[in-house]
Amino acid sequence: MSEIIRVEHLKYVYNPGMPDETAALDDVSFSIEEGDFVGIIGSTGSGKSTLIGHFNGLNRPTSGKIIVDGKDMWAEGSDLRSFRFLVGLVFQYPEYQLFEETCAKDIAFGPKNMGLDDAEIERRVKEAAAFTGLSDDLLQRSPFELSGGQKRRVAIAGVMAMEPRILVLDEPAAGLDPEGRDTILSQIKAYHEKTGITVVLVSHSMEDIAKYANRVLVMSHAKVAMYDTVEKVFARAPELLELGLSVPQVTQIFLKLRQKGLDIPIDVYTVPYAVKTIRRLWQQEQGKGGGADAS
Ligand SMILES: Nc1ncnc2c1ncn2[C@@H]1O[C@H](COP(=O)(O)OP(=O)(O)OP(=O)(O)O)[C@@H](O)[C@H]1O
Repeated sequence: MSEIIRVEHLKYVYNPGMPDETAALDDVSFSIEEGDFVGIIGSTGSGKSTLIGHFNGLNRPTSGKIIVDGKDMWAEGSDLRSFRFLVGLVFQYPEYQLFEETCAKDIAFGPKNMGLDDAEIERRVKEAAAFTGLSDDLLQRSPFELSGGQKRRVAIAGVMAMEPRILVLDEPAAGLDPEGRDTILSQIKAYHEKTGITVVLVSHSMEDIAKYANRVLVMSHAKVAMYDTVEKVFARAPELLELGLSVPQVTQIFLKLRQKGLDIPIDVYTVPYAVKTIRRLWQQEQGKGGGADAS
């Protein structure tokens, strides 16, 4: 795998020199490998949205560097437009930006702007609609007639249709009911698996990140607090709780049992993994005392 994004000593200050000056990012450095699915989590105001706004040049660093696909985004003579095609950014509540008379036209808007021919635009609209589960009938309807979840999927399809090498999503499931959340996040996961493109997903939910991402970046007070595989980050569950992040219930139960003196791992974040772990521990225990089958 090769590196697709590198962030070097990134600092970003809102309203510099004003009484309400805020350092939203302070000496942030990390890199993302091409093909990774990175979840970004952190408490409110920790700098997540400000950070991802740097990936396609929406925010310009106060200092530090953003290197995408080996190119320094803000180097002299750099072509910002090329970075905007390379990195597809889905904002929070992207459905507010829908404006065309049909969903198909809305999805085609980005590819059209890229100067692609009609056949290629049509192919991309169809493919993006398939990734987001939008039927042909729905494509011909006005986005304003759709449900919240459907509108959200149209907006995401519009970014997918630009075929970015990196798809960045800011809370794509925010405000949706549990079924809508699962639909959208599973579709993003399937898209990642099918295309192999890099996905960066900001979420408030540790549960979602554990389920969909393979690496986790934890932000706290404008800095990177942790950046590692899902397993390694969950193994630091007590620190996550100290940072004010809610970890999955199953992790909390294991944590409590460990605090009570049981020698058990805490890198447990899914129910199937927890069941497997309990079964293994049970079998070990039975083995000590003569052995019985726990299944
Ligand atoms: N346009 C702005 N002007 C001034 N300060 C801002 C602006 N946008 C964000 N901030 C401040 O910068 C800091 C980081 O904000 P940011 O939105 O990046 O955090 P976040 O982790 O994405 O938060 P949330 O989870 O609430 O979306 C916060 O202190 C916030 O108040």
